[in-house]
Amino acid sequence: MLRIHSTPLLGRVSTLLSEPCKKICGNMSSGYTSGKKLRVLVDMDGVLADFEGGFLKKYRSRYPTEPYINLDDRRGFWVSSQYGRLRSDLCEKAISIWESKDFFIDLDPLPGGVKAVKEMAEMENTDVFICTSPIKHYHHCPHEKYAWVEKHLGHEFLEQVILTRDKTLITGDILIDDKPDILGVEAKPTWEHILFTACHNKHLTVNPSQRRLNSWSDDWRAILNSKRQ
Ligand SMILES: O=c1ccn([C@@H]2O[C@H](COP(=O)(O)O)[C@@H](O)[C@H]2O)c(=O)[nH]1
Ligand SMILES: [Mg+2]
Repeated sequence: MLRIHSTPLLGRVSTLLSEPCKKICGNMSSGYTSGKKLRVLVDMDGVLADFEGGFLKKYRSRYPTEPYINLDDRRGFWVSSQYGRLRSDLCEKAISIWESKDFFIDLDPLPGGVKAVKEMAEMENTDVFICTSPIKHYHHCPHEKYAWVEKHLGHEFLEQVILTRDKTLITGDILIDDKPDILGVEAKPTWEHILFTACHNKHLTVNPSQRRLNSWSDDWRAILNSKRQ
């Protein structure tokens, strides 16, 4: 294994490395030595990828005679719970949709998200990571989440993907996420949770100290700047 001990050596070694290796070494040198970079964690489903829209389209196509919930009537993060309240067997039918092959890769990007993340990644003193929770039915989801990132953000962005079921363990300054309650083993995560508005959370009255990003047309740059020292 190639060990890199200092930045000057890193510069020389870097000239001998292939492009992907240079990118990795670039991240190592900037991330570990400056300590000043803003670290932004961006969720995927409901923030970059249209999980709710993709779900409804596939659910209605697979179960055309079953009742469904319009996006305007969605309440609560868990789609399966609301379908289960509509009729108990619909919970499993809902789950069958996102457990199917091609569900995650087929999700459309939400307006402005890909452009915003690409711009963020180009900003000085800013590291951006895609922080997303895979479902436990792992046959398709983890693979397709990587494939989605490659398709919409590019191959180099695969370096920035974090798959975790517990986002409280990940350190960062900001987490942009549509889930209202992000809980895990770490009681005091390092990040500030910016609630990304989605059909299921837009009616929620949240704690006044919690900031929202209403869409990618909203001023995400101001939110990032507010966290810079
Ligand atoms: O009813 C539901 C709705 C969504 N999911 C899954 O939860 C995760 C959400 O991931 P985030 O990183 O918080 O966006 C996603 O994998 C959905 O498929 C669910 O299990 N049940
Ligand atoms: Mg989400």
